[in-house]
Parts: sequence; C-alpha cells; structure tokens
Amino acid sequence: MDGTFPIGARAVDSDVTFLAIDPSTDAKIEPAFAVSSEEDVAEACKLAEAAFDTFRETDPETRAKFLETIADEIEAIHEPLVARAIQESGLPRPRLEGERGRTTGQLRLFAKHLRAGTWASVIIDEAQPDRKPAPRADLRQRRIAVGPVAVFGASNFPLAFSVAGGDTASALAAGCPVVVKGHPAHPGTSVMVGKAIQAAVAKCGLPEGVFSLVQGPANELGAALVKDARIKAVGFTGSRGGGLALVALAAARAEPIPVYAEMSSVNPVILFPAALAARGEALGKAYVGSLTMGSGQFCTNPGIVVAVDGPDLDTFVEAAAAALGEAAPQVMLTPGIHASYDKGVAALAGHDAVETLARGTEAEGANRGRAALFSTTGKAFVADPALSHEVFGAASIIVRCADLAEVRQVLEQVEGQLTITLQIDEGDYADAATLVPVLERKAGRILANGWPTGVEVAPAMVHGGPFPATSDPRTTSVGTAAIERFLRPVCYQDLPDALLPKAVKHDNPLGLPRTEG
Ligand SMILES: NC(=O)C1=CN([C@@H]2O[C@H](COP(=O)(O)OP(=O)(O)OC[C@H]3O[C@@H](n4cnc5c(N)ncnc54)[C@H](OP(=O)(O)O)[C@@H]3O)[C@@H](O)[C@H]2O)C=CC1
Ligand SMILES: O=C(O)CCC(=O)C(=O)O
Repeated sequence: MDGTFPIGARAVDSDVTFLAIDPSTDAKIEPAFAVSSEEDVAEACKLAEAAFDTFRETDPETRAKFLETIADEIEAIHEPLVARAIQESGLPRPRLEGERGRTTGQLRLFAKHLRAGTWASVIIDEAQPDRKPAPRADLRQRRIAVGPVAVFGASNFPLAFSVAGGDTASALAAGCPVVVKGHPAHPGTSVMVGKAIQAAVAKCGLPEGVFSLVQGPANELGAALVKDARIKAVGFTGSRGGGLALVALAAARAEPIPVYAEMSSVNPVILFPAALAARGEALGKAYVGSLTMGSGQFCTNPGIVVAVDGPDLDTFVEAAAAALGEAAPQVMLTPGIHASYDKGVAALAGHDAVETLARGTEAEGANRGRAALFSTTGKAFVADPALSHEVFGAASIIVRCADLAEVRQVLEQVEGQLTITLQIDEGDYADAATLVPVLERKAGRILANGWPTGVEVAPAMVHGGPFPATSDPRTTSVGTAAIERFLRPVCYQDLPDALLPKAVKHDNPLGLPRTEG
C-alpha cells in the first residue's frame, strides 16, 4: 500500500502526511498518508460535476454492473483489507469479516434494485385531448440523480458505513458521482477501498469523476467539501456536533443543500411486565450481550432500559449486573472516542440520582473501554434531560418507573431515536398498544423481542429517525430505500418523444415499471 489517495483516475501524493494510530497500543502505523488539500477537494468536485450528466444517464444495467464490479474488487483484497481495518480500528476479525460481507452484499443488493426499476418511480399520465372542460397535457414523471454527493466515512464502521458503505452505494446507484471524505481513524482502509472503486470505474469505462477520495486529520477539509457549490447533498454518520456543524455549513451556502446526518441515539428498550415475569434473567443476559458488542460502539446500542419497578425487574437487573461485571474490556476505536466515553461514564457515576450497578472487568492496555451499568428512577430521568444523552460505548442506564404512565412520560422525554425495542409477551399487548403512537413519533424502527444492534440491509429497513437520531427523518441510510434521498422528481409535459429520456419514452425502451395515471 502506498500513501496516495484517488482523485478521479489519478493517485495523488503530498509532502504533508499523517499516520494512522493502532488504538490497541497507541502506536503509529506506517505508511504515511498524503493529506488532501483544499485544491484536491476542488479538483474532485470539478471532476464529479463533469462526470454527472454522463453518469446519471447510464442505463440502470450499467450502474448495476458497476456496483457489482466494486464488490468484486473489494472481495479481491479481502485479506489485506481486513488485516488493515483490524489494525486501524481495534475491532475484532469476525466483526470486520462480517462487515466486509455486509459491504459487498449491500452493493449487490443495490445492483438488484437498479434492475428492478421501481426506484425510478415512472408515472405516465397520458394526454387527454378530448377532456372537458379542458384537455389534459401529456405528463411523464421520473426521478433523476440530484448531483455530486459528499460522503463522510464513519469511524465505527470502517467498511459498511465508510468509503464504499451505504451512502456511497445508494448515491452511486442513484447516478450521483461521489466524493468521500475518509475518516482519519482508518486512512489505510479508506485508501484500499477507494482504489478498489477507482479500479471499478476504469473497468466499467465510466467517467473518472464518478468517484474520488479526500482525507486528512483536520475538519477544514470536510467543511471545504460541504461548501463546494458543485456538491448537491451530503451523507454523514458520526457525532451530533459534527453532524450539526455540517448541517449549518450546508444551510449557509448560497445554494443550501440537504445533509443526511445520522448522529446520536440511545435506543430505548421497554421491558413489559409479562415478559419480565417470564424471562427476566434471560433478558438481562441478552441485553448485556447487545450492549457490550463491539465495545458498544454502535449507534443502535441499547443505552436506556425502561420498566415498571418490582421484583421481576430486580431479577433482570441482577442478571444484567452479573453479566456486565464479567464483561472484558475491549479496545475502542480512537483515543478521542475512548476519552469521551470515560468522561460520559464519570458524569453518570457522579450524578446524584444515579446508582452504579456494575462495571466491566478492570481495563488493561491502551483505549480499553470498561462497560458500565447504571440505574435511576423515572422521576429523576424526567427531571434531568442530560440523563437521556448518548454515551458512545458500552454504557447503559436502567430507568425504574412507578407505573406505565411514568414509562410513557420517560418515552415522551427522550429525543428522536433510530430504534425503540419492546420486550413483550401476549399479556403485554394491551399495554404496549397504548404506547405505539408514542413509539412511532419517536423512532425510525420499532422492534419486538430482539435487540437493536445489527441492522438488516433489506428493502423494508429504516435506519433513520427524528432528530437527533438524524438530521432528516424522511429517509433511511440502510436498505434500498436509501436511494431515494439522492433522487428528485422531474415532470416532462408534452415533450416530443424525440426529446424524452429513455425512462419515460412512449415505447419504454428500458422496460421500467410504470404507474399509469
Ligand atoms: N451515533 C453514532 O452513530 C456515532 C457517534 N459517534 C460519536 O462521535 C464521537 C467522535 O467520533 P467520530 O467518529 O470521530 O465522529 P465525528 O463526528 O467527530 O467525525 C466524523 C467525521 O466528520 C468530520 N467532522 C466532524 N466535525 C466536523 C466539522 N465541524 N466540520 C467538518 N467536518 C467535521 C470528521 O473529520 P475530522 O475528524 O477531520 O474532524 C470526521 O471525518 C464519538 O465519541 C461518539 O460520541 C461516532 C460514531 C458513530
Ligand atoms: O447496528 C448496526 O448494524 C448499524 C449501526 C450503525 O449504523 C452505526 O453504529 O453507525
């Protein structure tokens, strides 16, 4: 691996470089990576704009083959890629192998979606020249790509939410050229995947500006990308502060653009009485499994458990505390993320209304996250909004409520969420039904008798939700519906067939499904 990054068809170098850090030791790792300049950002955006009209009008089959070629290129570097991602993220091999599979799987799923054609949402309202009192014009609607898209790689998913992750896959599927701002925590992983995409662009004979990668350790780079007038939408996964900064930059542009930022979520889990009575102990153990997976570094991590107080909740709490007390420390993604986890845990531990129920085993070595379990009362939770804020890592708080009305109050208090989970048995259905309207207002995904971590990449998936889970609750970042955020409708009124794009021509040469009005 060399330290250059791909801009269009070029490998760009620089005298200014930075090194990745192995979070398991805090040691710097070779090679040095070129830091992209603002000129590189401008060049990437210029190439993306130049590629746009050609790329967006490629046939769906061409883009499907392109996505499959990217998947092939990534598979071809599987072993060195996974090895580098382990070094840069501290995540364990099985997790990264699974994530590699999820990444290529989602590229192939978008290829299938492109071939199905429903994404183009073609609607044909044939002319009605004899309609009284006025004739109707011929109206044809399809959706087109919005323009070049900026994608910010996430630190916690170096493959599936990074350079060739969900945002890149959905934007390319839509026909949008992509400029990725790689996360500085995993520059080697980003460059390897970036070069795989660059190779796929060349193999498929596409314009070079379809893909570029910029990276460096300063956030001015990402700011320059969002401010570039040629960028028409932004995809982001990360902190609330980072996401909001990008939203503000995008809104302040002469031409404001949408930012699809996935930010913070505490993913409440509600334990209902019959489920608690039937399997409190098993639920306690399973909860800790979901909480501590990947050192808790999932935006879907179960950060809050809400239940009516009583002996069955005690059983759950005892089982959870015992399991968490045995949880071994795990390497966190970066020194910064580890430090902010420790700070968040210390704030909860020092809170007057919070009891520390258990801590994971003692941490040894650099950046080890020690799991933490807390409890509080419904009243205290409602009184202090700070108790509902995300602590990114394996920390969670159990909220003991006096009754179902207080459970509802707690849910009304929490901000927008990616997920809300119900642990229910049949005897709980009547109570749970009364909460469903609150759950729908609060979350993008409501699940029963499972755990929120581990998002299925599927057409019906919603990985989104009201603020601050995301900056725009109308879409999803996972699943084929994610393509919709990078498309916009255009209506062609009475255009002669010769001028119509293939998608809406009278003889439907692309064979796209149509809704007839
Ligand atoms: N809920 C979730 O899914 C996640 C939450 N987090 C939270 O984020 C914290 C930090 O983690 P990290 O992953 O680095 O997330 P950040 O939000 O800090 O960074 C993500 C990306 O956005 C860029 N960025 C951040 N702020 C700005 C800005 N003001 N202007 C331009 N670009 C910006 C960063 O660039 P640069 O690094 O160069 O500044 C990086 O490329 C964690 O401790 C955790 O609290 C993290 C990951 C996922
Ligand atoms: O739980 C998952 O699989 C996805 C989590 C996620 O989107 C994130 O942590 O950023």
